[in-house]
Amino acid sequence: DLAGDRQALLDFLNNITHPRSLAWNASSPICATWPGVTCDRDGTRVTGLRLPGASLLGVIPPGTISRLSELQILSLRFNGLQGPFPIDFLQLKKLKAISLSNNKFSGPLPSDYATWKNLTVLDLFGNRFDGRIPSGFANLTGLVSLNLAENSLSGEIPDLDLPGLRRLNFSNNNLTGSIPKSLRRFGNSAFSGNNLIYENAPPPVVFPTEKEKENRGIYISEPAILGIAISGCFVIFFVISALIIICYVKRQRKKETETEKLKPAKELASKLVKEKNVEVMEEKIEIDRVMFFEGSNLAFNFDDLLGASAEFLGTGTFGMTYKAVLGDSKAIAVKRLKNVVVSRKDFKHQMEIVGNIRHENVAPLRAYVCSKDEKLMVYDYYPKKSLSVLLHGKDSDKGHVAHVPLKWETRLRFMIGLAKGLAHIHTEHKLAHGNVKPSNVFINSKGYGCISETGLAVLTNPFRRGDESARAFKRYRAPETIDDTRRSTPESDIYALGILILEILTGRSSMHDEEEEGIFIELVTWVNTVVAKQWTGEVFDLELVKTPNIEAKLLQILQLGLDCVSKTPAKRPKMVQVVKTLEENEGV
Ligand SMILES: Nc1ncnc2c1ncn2[C@@H]1O[C@H](COP(=O)(O)OP(=O)(O)OP(=O)(O)O)[C@@H](O)[C@H]1O
Repeated sequence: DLAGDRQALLDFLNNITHPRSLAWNASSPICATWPGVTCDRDGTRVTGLRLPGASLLGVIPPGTISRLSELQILSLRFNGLQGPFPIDFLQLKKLKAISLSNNKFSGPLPSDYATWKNLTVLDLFGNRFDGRIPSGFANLTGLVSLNLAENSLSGEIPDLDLPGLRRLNFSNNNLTGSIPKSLRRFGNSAFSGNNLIYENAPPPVVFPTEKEKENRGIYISEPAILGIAISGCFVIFFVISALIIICYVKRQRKKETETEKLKPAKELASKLVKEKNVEVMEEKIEIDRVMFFEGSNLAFNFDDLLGASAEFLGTGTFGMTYKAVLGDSKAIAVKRLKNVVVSRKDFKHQMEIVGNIRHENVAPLRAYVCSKDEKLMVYDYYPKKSLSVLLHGKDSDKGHVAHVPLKWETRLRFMIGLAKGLAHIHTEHKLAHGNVKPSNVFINSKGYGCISETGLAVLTNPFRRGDESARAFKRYRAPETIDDTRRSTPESDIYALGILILEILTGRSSMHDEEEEGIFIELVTWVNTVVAKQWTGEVFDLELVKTPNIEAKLLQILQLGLDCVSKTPAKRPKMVQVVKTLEENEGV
């Protein structure tokens, strides 16, 4: 019962080192007032214990938390907990999600998990666990997310047939052998930083569509090229002897094209302009279907773009993004759009509008392609990564990556830059952004936020497929635009900015269900609950609380964030007001 749960929690607290007070007052009701403790609807049992970053140190006292027999969510991430895996947690039969990530637990993992029938999330990222990955994980049939990255696990990976598993990260361990068939669907990045043998080398990233592949020949990986070349040699040996003269002529021609390819990209570009007599305008040039905007300093043609070997950065709401380096130009990010729902004419029209936006807080669109089969957009590549990576350590398709907590100044500059960029597109270009979210915010050369992907929302319909990224995207959408990306307004951008402000202040992701806690808790709901319970100080990221003289600033910006996420659009502040409030807090 609840009294038993209360005693279990007190026994836990009294037997663990915690330099920071947890404010669990023995005489107050635990469900309503104890930070980190949540109960079932009737308030009769404890169902959630979330103590992330609570400065808990040492070994978890056995037989304490394990007495919370109705516990569903247990999060102890970002503490200084150590010792072996708390084996008595396996008695918690109702557990849905457990995160022990970013602690110092060590030793082998238990072998039998048969009691965790309801478990959907197991996150042991960033500990010192060693030994093998137990094959007993196969018993976790409800598992959706499994993160064992950044440990010292060794040996071969067991075959884990878990059809419901959607996220997996085994990277940065000492694993050996090959990736079992059952887990290959997660891609090689889920296993990077080990000593594994990749049986099937990853297919290289190529831009051509299926149709173009047929026409052009497929872009093939190096080992495959070698294999084909060797077998091809035998055939060619016979063919050559018969067709030597034709071959000679062909080879001469090929040589010519190859020398041409080696010429600097810019020279090639001007040659193309001259030869093909393509359109040269005052502001932009078109080189073989690639439209460049003013000041892009780039020059390549469609074939260069399609043939470039590229690094896959991730799949988003509107398509896939690649990093490519072409000729002597600097790195670019190429976005390949899917589900474009507007005509080519309208697409081009929108590109012309977006491509002419030049503001230090808006990532410039450098070029685009609008062919029948391809809609590509070219941006500068931002090597410092997005706010999503820097704040949450979340990298599109790579999952969790190591990150250091951002300093207050950096966070504030992210917010100021972002708000200024949005204010610019709202007022000067009469555009709504429509897709404000952490993975679209980068740092500009002055260290301020800078928003990418302006104006894409009106071109595509991400809800056509109802895929995962589209669902994630909904969490940044104002209630009035939830079902249609094309109805975005400046007010809905302000709502999304509000969510980002709350994420930046709390250090929590708007989608902290999947990664950490197994059930969906909206950030806004969570912040409101904590604020309503009068423990406002608890919402802030621990990293921020350390900053001297910051409390008043944090409270003012928290209020700003909450105003931005008001359900009624008219009640949200105007973007200029947001910029003003944020800037007032800089350098004081
Ligand atoms: N110009 C860029 N420079 C560096 N990284 C980029 C750039 N553009 C996108 N990325 C990164 O590439 C990954 C995939 O981006 P993409 O925009 O396709 O998806 P997303 O941002 O997750 O979702 P959405 O499509 O809704 O914007 C993300 O991690 C994103 O931060």
